[in-house]
Amino acid sequence: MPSSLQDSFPSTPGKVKIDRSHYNLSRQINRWLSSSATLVFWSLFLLALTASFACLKTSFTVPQSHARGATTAAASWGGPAWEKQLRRSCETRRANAQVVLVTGAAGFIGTHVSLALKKRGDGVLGLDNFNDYYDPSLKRARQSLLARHGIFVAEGDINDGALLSKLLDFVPFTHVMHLAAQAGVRYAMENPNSYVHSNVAGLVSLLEACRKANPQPAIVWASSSSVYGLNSEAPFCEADRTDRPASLYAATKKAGEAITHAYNHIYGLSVTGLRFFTVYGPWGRPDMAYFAFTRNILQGKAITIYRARGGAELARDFTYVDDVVRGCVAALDTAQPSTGSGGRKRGSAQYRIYNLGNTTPLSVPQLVSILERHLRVKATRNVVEMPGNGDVPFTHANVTMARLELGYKPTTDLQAGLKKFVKWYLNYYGYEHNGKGKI
Ligand SMILES: O=C(O)[C@H]1O[C@H](OP(=O)(O)OP(=O)(O)OC[C@H]2O[C@@H](n3ccc(=O)[nH]c3=O)[C@H](O)[C@@H]2O)[C@H](O)[C@@H](O)[C@@H]1O
Repeated sequence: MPSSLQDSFPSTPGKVKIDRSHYNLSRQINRWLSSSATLVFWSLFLLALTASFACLKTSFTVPQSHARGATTAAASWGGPAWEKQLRRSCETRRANAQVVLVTGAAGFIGTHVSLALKKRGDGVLGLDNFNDYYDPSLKRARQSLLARHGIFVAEGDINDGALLSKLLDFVPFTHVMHLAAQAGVRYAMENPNSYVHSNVAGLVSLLEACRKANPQPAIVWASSSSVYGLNSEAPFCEADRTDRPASLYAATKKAGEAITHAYNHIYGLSVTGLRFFTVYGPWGRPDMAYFAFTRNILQGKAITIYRARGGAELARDFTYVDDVVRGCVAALDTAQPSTGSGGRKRGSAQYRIYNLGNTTPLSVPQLVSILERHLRVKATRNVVEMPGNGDVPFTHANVTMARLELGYKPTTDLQAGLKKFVKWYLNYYGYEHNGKGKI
C-alpha cells in the first residue's frame, strides 16, 4: 500500500506490540532524580504519570488488541509489473466468459471457486490480505496453487478503497465473488473488532467501490447459516426469521445481508447472498472442528466435543466444498447485471439469498467416528457441555430455492467428503501409511 494511504486506511485489527518506551523513560528520570529528599515525591509523581500514559495507550489500543490473529502484513500494489499480472490473470478463454474479482481468493472457498472459474475459461483475479487468523503458510500454499493455474492474487485489504478503485478501474469486472471475511463463530468473543473490520466495514468499502464502478459488477457474496441463530424449526428456509443471532459473527453476516440490500436498492447493484452451511474439504480452514480434530487425533491429543445443555449432541449440515463451489458458480451464471453505472441507479436490480447446505445433518460425534475410520486412529474424546460462546445446537438447510433457481444439488455425503479431506491432509502434512493400515 502506498505510504500516503496509511493514514487514511482504517485500522486493521492486529497483534498489539506493547510500547514500553515510557516505562524506560520513567526509569531514567528516576535515576536522575535520585536525591533522597525528592525521591518519594518524584516517584509518586512519575508513577501517576506512567499510569495515566498506560491508561491512555490502553484506551487507544484496546479496540485493535487480541490474543491471536487477523494481523495483515502491509501490502504493496501498483506499477507496470503488477498491472501486467492483473491483465494476464483476467484473460478469458471462452465466448461470453465472465471476468471475476474473487475476494478472499487465498482462503478455503475462494481458492476452490477461483480454480473452477479459471478452468472453464473465465478471467479471475484474486484479492487477499493474507492475515494470520490461521496459519498464513496455508494461504501462501493456496496462492502458489492458484499461480500455477494462471491466477494472480493481489495482496491487499478490502478496506483499502484506493486499491479497490484501482482494480475496478483497471479491469471491467462482470462479477465480484466476495468471500473475504472474518470467519469462525467462537473467535468473535476473542476478537470482536476483526468481525466489524472485515464483515461490516470491509463489505461497505467493497460495495462503495462497486457502486462507483463503470460497469458495475454483479455481486455474489458469502453469508452464513449462522444467521438462523436461535431458530428451532428445521430445516432452515430462506424466508425464516434471522433476527436472533447467537454470535457476533452471525450478527455481522446478518448485517451484511441488510447492507447489501440497501446498496441494491439505492444503487442498482445486483446482489446474491449465499448462506453456507459448515463447508469442509481439502485445503480447508484449520480453525474448523473437522480440521482441528484431524490434527489432534494424529498427534495423539484429546479432542473436545461439545454437547448441548441437557446432553443432546450438536449437529451440523456439513457441506462438501465441491458442492458449494457448484452453487457459487451457478449463482454467478444466473446473476443479472447490475443496473446502475458510475454510482447512479438506472432501474431495479436483482436481490437474492440462497441456502447452500447438504440437507443431511450429522452429529459431531458422528463426524469424529468417520474421521477415526479414515485415519485408522482412535480419538481420545473429551465430551463437555457447550460453553456459551455463540454456538448453535444444530443447522439443517432446506435447499429447494437453490435447487429450483440455481440447479444446486449436493452430491457428496460426509463419509465421502471427509475421505477426500483426509487424503489431502495426510499428503499436505507429509504423513505416510506404513503398509499395515497405520499412519
Ligand atoms: O456454516 C456456517 O455458518 C459456519 O460454519 C462454521 O461454523 P461451525 O458450524 O461452528 O463449524 P465448526 O467450528 O467446524 O464447528 C462444528 C461443530 O463442532 C463443534 N465443535 C467445535 C470445536 C470443538 O473443539 N469441539 C466441537 O465439538 C461445534 O460446537 C460445532 O457444533 C464456520 O466456522 C463458519 O465460518 C461458518 O460461517
